[in-house]
Amino acid sequence: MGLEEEIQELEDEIADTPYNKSTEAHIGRLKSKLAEKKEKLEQQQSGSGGGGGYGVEKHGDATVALVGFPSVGKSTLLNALTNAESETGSYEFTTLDVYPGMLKHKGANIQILDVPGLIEGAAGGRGGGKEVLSVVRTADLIVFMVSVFEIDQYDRLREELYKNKIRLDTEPPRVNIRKKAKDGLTVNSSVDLDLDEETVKSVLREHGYVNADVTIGEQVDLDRLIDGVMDNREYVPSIVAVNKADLIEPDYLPTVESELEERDIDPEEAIFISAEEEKGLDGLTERIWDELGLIRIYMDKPGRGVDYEEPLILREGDTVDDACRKLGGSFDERFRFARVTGPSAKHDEQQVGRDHELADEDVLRIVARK
Ligand SMILES: Nc1nc2c(ncn2[C@@H]2O[C@H](COP(=O)(O)OP(=O)(O)OP(=O)(O)O)[C@@H](O)[C@H]2O)c(=O)[nH]1
Repeated sequence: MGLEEEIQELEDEIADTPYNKSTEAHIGRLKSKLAEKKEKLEQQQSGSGGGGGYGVEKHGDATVALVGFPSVGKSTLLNALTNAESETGSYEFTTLDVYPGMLKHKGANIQILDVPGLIEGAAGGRGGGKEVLSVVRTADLIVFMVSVFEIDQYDRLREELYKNKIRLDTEPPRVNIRKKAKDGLTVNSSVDLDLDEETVKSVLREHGYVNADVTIGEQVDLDRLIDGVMDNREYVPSIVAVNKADLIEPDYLPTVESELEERDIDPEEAIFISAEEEKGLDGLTERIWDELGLIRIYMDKPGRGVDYEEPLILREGDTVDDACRKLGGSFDERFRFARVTGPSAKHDEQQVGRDHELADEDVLRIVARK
């Protein structure tokens, strides 16, 4: 029996087995087997197709993947938001069906990738689908683009990404596995787990663990437990842009809103745009900025004053140390202390060390050894 048939059999058996306490461990084993076999199949497929990193280079301060069905208006949006047309040629995406553009906002360079081949090619690795997915996996944010008349496409898009190990709008599961030399499997949990200990152990055994301490820090179901054990899923935030809003009459809007609500998308959170008429694009850009969690740091350079034009772009939570690293050069070794003025500082010119957490629109001066 080939791998594909084995996968099909496992999927059938999982679908046919009712889920309850007495079948839980069994289903856990089946799902684990399934996950391992899918992994193997994928390795075989990428092995024959060259595989590897596909040479997709990240440019700019952050990367956003634009994901949607054909003809929803992705390229129209990309052209409206970015300098795509003028710079397309300078990127190394030759064999890939991916079109990059650079969105400049608040001094940051945000790379936007139009990945048109996702739906046509992705299932089962046909054409460039797998390669396109590897691009989506490395994005910092996914923008789902649907048209006002086809909100249901959202389901297919999410499903396609899920199948390809992309987990949306969620943090990695708090499952920690520490291998040891002997004494079998031990399960520790800081919450009162719904899953039986025996189920957790059978899942682990199925993934090849014989001796290990497992710590679980949240209420996980089987799928999330397996995600935690497999440890090769990408966790990416997403937003929804509803395009062609220019085409709807006001009395159709409630229909669109209820279609969104059916899919757990708050209509207030979805961004209605018209790529063609360039409406709603400022709102979309602002949301992209917020979701990426970028912050602007204005560097105060000795003798040159504060540079408000080209801020250093960092992430929320980043520290002075991260700033030094991004600045490059020899700042790292020569660092003595820094002075910060702005939202993260207690007072102007506060003297801080490397571990000081910066905030949007801080002014930072690094004092370095000669
Ligand atoms: N009315 C209206 N038409 C739009 C809008 N955005 C795009 N279109 C039209 O929809 C069609 C498809 O737009 P594209 O930008 O080529 O769509 P795409 O998603 O890039 O499609 P593929 O290239 O097939 O992947 C074009 O005829 C656009 O002019 C919009 O906001 N409103």
